Amino acid sequence: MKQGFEKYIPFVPLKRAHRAWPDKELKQAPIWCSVDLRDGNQALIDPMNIDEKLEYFHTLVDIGVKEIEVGFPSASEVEYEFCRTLIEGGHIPDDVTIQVLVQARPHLIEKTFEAIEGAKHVIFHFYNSTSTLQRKVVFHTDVAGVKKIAVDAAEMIYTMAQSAIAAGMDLRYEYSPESFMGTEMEAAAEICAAVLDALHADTGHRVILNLPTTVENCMPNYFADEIETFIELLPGRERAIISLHPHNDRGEGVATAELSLLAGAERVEATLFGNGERTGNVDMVTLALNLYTQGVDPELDFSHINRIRDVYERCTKMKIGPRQPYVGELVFTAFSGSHQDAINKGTQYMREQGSEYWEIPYLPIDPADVGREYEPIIRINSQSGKGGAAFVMQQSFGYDLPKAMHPEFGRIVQRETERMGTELQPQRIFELFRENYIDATAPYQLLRHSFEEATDERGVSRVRFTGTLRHTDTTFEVSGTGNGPIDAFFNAIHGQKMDRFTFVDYKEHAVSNGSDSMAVAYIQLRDEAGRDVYGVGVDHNINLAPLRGILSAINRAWQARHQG
Ligand SMILES: CC(=O)SCCNC(=O)CCNC(=O)[C@H](O)C(C)(C)COP(=O)(O)OP(=O)(O)OC[C@H]1O[C@@H](n2cnc3c(N)ncnc32)[C@H](O)[C@@H]1OP(=O)(O)O
Ligand SMILES: CC(C)C(=O)C(=O)O
Repeated sequence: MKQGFEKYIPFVPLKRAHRAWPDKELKQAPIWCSVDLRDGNQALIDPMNIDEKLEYFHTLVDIGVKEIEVGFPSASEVEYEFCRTLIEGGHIPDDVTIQVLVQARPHLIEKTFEAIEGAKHVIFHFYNSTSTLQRKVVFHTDVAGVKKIAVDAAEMIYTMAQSAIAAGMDLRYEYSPESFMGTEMEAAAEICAAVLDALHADTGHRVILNLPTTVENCMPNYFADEIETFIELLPGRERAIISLHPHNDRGEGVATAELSLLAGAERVEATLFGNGERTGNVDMVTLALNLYTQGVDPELDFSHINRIRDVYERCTKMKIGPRQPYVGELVFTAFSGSHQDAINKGTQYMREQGSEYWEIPYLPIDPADVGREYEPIIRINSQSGKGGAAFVMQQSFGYDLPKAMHPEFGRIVQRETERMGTELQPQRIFELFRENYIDATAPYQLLRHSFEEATDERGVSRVRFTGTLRHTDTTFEVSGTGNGPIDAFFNAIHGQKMDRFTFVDYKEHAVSNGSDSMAVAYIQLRDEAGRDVYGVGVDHNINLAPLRGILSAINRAWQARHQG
């Protein structure tokens, strides 16, 4: 960029001698209000039609949102009709309050009252901008002028509300000094106090004062200072519910909401996945799940986040990015080796220790808690390491490779990712495993075998192995005795060219493939030069799987010697 930054007016932080919010903690969920169907909707290329709004409304209800701004009924036919459809169609559960927005203008207020007729619980939300900038360029007035706009509207709304209340409506009021973040705090408190008076607010009839960052213009800590200052300056603070309505122009909407809750706010207006004007409103999902991962009940249900994402994408025609917190396609996926290693170890730790806490590095939330347990946590590309390949073998196929084998198999996988230049799917990783270990059946092959078990006069059990082996075109008989099948087999091949190895280690477990269960044996042998070689045998017979594993190791050593 060349020049130009000089033309911007920097935000001037408040001077505060003392601030309480930095020492506070978030211990409970705020009152949530969804503004998806209003602020979110007014920012779409194609605003939602009635059917889409209805589906979205029911999704919000299912999530557990109890206050839902359903639209701006005086703005258009669709907005008005949607409000009527909700009320007349009986779509609003008894414990849900609908909220409607209107400018502080008489004809629009009248139309809005018509739109809510017959509703049980309503928040009547009106606004006018109070900021220095909008006073100057939009309203051409001073603080007294914007205060008068607000108070006139409040008085009119209060008067009109009385007949609705008398008819049984539970009607509450909300006032937004729009562009609050650009308003002097003394002016904001003075205007809001006058609105509270005009609405006859008291502790039994608290009015929602909604303090928006209509356009986010400062760092979250500065805004939290504004909230704390405003609350101190507001006469009769206990008559108000302090609400936030953060936007995200600087990408700090979530932080702004969190710090401002510390500063004394009690309610947050937000949208799913942060849809809304320009860069969006603050994201309700992120705010709620941030609380959840700090051990606080968010009082919203995101246990099927993918379903919610589908509704969102269908109704808004917006796409959720792969890195979007908690919901993006890639947010639970590790491609890089050290992350995979730690996830693998964390998973193993949790399995072995049965820890009651979530203690897996690089995963701030259990994917199962948002219904994403069936998606791959670890995906393999050229940035991946041995732990990743082992994790895929375990998670996708049930093969629990011994740790000593991880480096060798990791190298095999790494070579393939480099050759392909792309991500390897789990199936390809299994194929590499099969090609390299299970299918290492040449040159030595076991054609026939039998085991006999006998107990000697001292009661010691001995196993005798007899079998036929093939080496390319030659077949030969072998037999031997040992204290178990592996020992007997090793003794049987003693004296053959295959006996240049010592037995180092062995591990066996069952793998089930649907109704079929197989034994898999991992064998570690050491050759005369001290090099370790691994083999894997798979068979229905648990005595045979290790023998196949031994032959796999011997064949792999032979292949390495003869084929390089
Ligand atoms: C920050 C926010 O998101 S606020 C919500 C914004 N959402 C929307 O605007 C969506 C729905 N709005 C609409 O459809 C239209 O704006 C309507 C139907 C509400 C009003 O339409 P119109 O009257 O034709 O136009 P418009 O909104 O431009 O009105 C501008 C006039 O209202 C005044 N005005 C704007 N907002 C307010 C307000 N909140 N309170 C009082 N007066 C206001 C302006 O100063 C201007 O006055 P002027 O004519 O004397 O210059
Ligand atoms: C109406 C108000 C709350 C608004 O949408 C905003 O300031 O962003």
